[in-house]
Amino acid sequence: MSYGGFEAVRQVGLRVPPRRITALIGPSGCGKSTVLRCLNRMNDLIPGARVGGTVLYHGEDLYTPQVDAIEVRRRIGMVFRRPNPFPKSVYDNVAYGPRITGHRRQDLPDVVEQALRRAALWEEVEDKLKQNALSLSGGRRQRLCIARAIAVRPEALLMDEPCSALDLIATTRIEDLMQNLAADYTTVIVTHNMQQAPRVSDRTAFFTVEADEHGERHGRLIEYDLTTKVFANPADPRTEDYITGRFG
Ligand SMILES: Nc1ncnc2c1ncn2[C@@H]1O[C@H](COP(=O)(O)OP(=O)(O)OP(=O)(O)O)[C@@H](O)[C@H]1O
Repeated sequence: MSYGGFEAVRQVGLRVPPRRITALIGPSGCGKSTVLRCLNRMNDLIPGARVGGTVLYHGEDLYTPQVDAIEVRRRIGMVFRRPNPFPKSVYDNVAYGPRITGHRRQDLPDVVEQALRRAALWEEVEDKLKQNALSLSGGRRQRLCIARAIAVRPEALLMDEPCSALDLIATTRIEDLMQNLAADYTTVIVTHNMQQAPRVSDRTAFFTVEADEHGERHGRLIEYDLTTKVFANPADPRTEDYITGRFG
């Protein structure tokens, strides 16, 4: 995966299990976010970004020309680091996707309510649906972004450090929600938090960043296994150094 001519991350082979949580961990700049964005063609939106290799989804390479990137992003939703609701009402944030994907107007209230319920937010906002989403607390805003993502009925969710801007209580709620959602949505998260990966994920991929013979630094996947294995008995000393805090 490169930006301009710079190969940011190389040699990545991962099989993401359905309806489980997979965590991508590693030091800053190792390419976690880059790899995450490859999985739903979000990198297409970055000028100069280029993906080599293949990303198979239900056996089909997401990067073949006949694949519609917008449909890919509907089926594989994304939640970002900073809760980024639109400067619109709570209702309109969640209704936005269903509206543009052609839901009937009369069905929207129900679709919005179901998505907010699924994101464990309904009870806190049912009397605030007309309020601007930006007036909500950070944790609620992030759950709103999750509701917005699931309102278009995706099959998978990508979350790029979804708790990094949240306090402990809000983080716990999002982690509980993630685990609950994983029953329905295959989930891949990027996390910097060394406790979060073992708390929430089934599998962990550890990346690091290393200089090549020309001194150019590239991210690469070092180890990918069950989270319990990666944290209790890592196969590679670089993984152990990172998770024990000796590096990164
Ligand atoms: N839009 C971009 N344009 C150019 N280079 C980029 C871009 N995004 C990321 N990179 C580079 O790609 C490499 C991997 O970045 P990436 O953000 O994927 O790493 P990361 O592991 O997610 O880091 P962090 O934890 O700091 O977010 C870095 O060298 C970074 O500078």
